[in-house]
Amino acid sequence: MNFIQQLHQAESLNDSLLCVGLDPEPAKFPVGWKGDAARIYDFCAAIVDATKDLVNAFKPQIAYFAAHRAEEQLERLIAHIKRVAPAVPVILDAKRGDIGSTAEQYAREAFERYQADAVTLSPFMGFDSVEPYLRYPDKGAILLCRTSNTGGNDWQMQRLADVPGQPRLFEHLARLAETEWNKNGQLGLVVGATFPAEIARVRELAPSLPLLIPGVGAQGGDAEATVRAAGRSGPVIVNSSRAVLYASAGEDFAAAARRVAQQTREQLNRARAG
Ligand SMILES: O=C(O)c1cc(=O)[nH]c(=O)n1[C@@H]1O[C@H](COP(=O)(O)O)[C@@H](O)[C@H]1O
Repeated sequence: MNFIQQLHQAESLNDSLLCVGLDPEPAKFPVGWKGDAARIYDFCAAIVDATKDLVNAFKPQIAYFAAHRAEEQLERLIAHIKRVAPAVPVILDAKRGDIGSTAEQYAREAFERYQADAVTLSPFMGFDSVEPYLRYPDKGAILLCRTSNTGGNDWQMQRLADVPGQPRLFEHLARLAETEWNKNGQLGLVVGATFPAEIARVRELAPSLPLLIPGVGAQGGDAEATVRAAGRSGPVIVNSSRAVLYASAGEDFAAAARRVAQQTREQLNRARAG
């Protein structure tokens, strides 16, 4: 089963558009584990166990593990997800982007070492920096397109004078990802929930692609506007990390995470139905 099929399966099994982002910060762990990087696996596994029937994907952010020398805990965590939630795809958020020979190593890291089902990539270095990931036919490659941060304006909103119609950079990328770059149907796009108008524009240009939409919850993106803008022509993955992970700093953190995940899933489903 490839990444797109996995997404469809998890969305219908769990009736969910919600992806829980796994961005562990030991300083925010519950009392008893606070500040203890050796608990990264335990913390994230508890979140996974509490939300695995509510999500269409999990998205671990590699920096939160690597910063604490916790790559081995990330390997164990992904293996845990595969064991307890085999239908839920894992998107490794690594935002890699480098020349082909180095990209081969990054692809190997994401798909062979960590066994991720998809990876986030920066497309800034062009198609030859993306191509090595596409040699893994069942895996997904999700390209940054219109990111949730304000600095995204610096590049992504600029117009390309040399391209017919002078599209903005993010529009040009969305069109390429839907068409000539998408050799085997493995590509997806990242579009921030903080910019619903651009989500709608990306959906227009890339009707079939999975859209990974971070920015609801802690970044204040509008969950309902996001789902309406993303439409129903392709898969939608709405990520929330901190709002779920740190819903409570007490011993009830996993139950609190479940409550927030449940509320967010329902909010997204209402918007989809409405
Ligand atoms: O690729 C991403 O996941 C991503 C892209 C983007 O434009 N904005 C963005 O916030 N992210 C990631 O999505 C997560 C958002 O976390 P919260 O703001 O805590 O929900 C973080 O892991 C970010 O690195």
